[in-house]
Amino acid sequence: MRKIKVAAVNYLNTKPLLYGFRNHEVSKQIELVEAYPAQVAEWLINDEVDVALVPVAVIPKLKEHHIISEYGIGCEGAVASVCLFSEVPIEQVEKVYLDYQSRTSVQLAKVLLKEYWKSKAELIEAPGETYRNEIKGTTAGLVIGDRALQQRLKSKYIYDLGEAWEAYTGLPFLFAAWVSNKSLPIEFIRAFNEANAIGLLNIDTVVAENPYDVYDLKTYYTENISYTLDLPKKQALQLFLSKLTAQ
Ligand SMILES: C=C(O[C@@H]1C=C(C(=O)O)C=C[C@H]1O)C(=O)O
Repeated sequence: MRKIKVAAVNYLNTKPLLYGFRNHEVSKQIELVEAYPAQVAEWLINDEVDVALVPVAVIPKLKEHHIISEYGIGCEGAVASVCLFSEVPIEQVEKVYLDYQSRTSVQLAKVLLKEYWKSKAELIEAPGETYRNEIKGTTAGLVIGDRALQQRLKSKYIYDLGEAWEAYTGLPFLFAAWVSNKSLPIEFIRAFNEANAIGLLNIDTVVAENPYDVYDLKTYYTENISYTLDLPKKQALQLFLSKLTAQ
């Protein structure tokens, strides 16, 4: 049988989900590729992979989609790695660069800037990594992933989008889910979920395997990122997607 192509996000936050794949039988059935979220989304939309940990904002762009896992990348309050960074308070921000690596957080930032912060700032799609040098004066930037954990050490003001979404809606949030663009065998889905769960039961080992002095990964994996795709996160997903179509 041909291998099932799986794409995952290559940030530190996916390490607990991927940890279990190494020693699990399911690894023999898959070919794993990794990239930043916007690239991963592109692959799933173009059918270059069968399953991907995709930004949920692209779900409406898929001709067919199946959420195949009870795990994903979410948060219940502060997420730490999806933030608007600036040198001035948000009321004074005039321009916001949006991270080219993101699909979900870009849309989340648009929703929150408009509805929660009532900001009239100009929004600019960042063309590449150098935009982070432009985060100064009245220009802010949305940064996600490991780069956001680094940016936390540089910027004076940090507006955490997980925290703002919770303050605005009272709900957790779901950034990414494991989605397939075709039906897959039920035994594969069972094994895939089993593999995802292993790292979550071994967080201390995952932390020990990934030395990182920028941010405390134990806190990140246990207090910031929330990996279960539970009912409140599904409700949050529905609300978020309905806001995108209304925009
Ligand atoms: C919490 C995060 O969630 C990520 C944010 C995504 C996005 O904005 O499109 C996509 C995948 C997630 O890995 C993060 O990477 O910091």
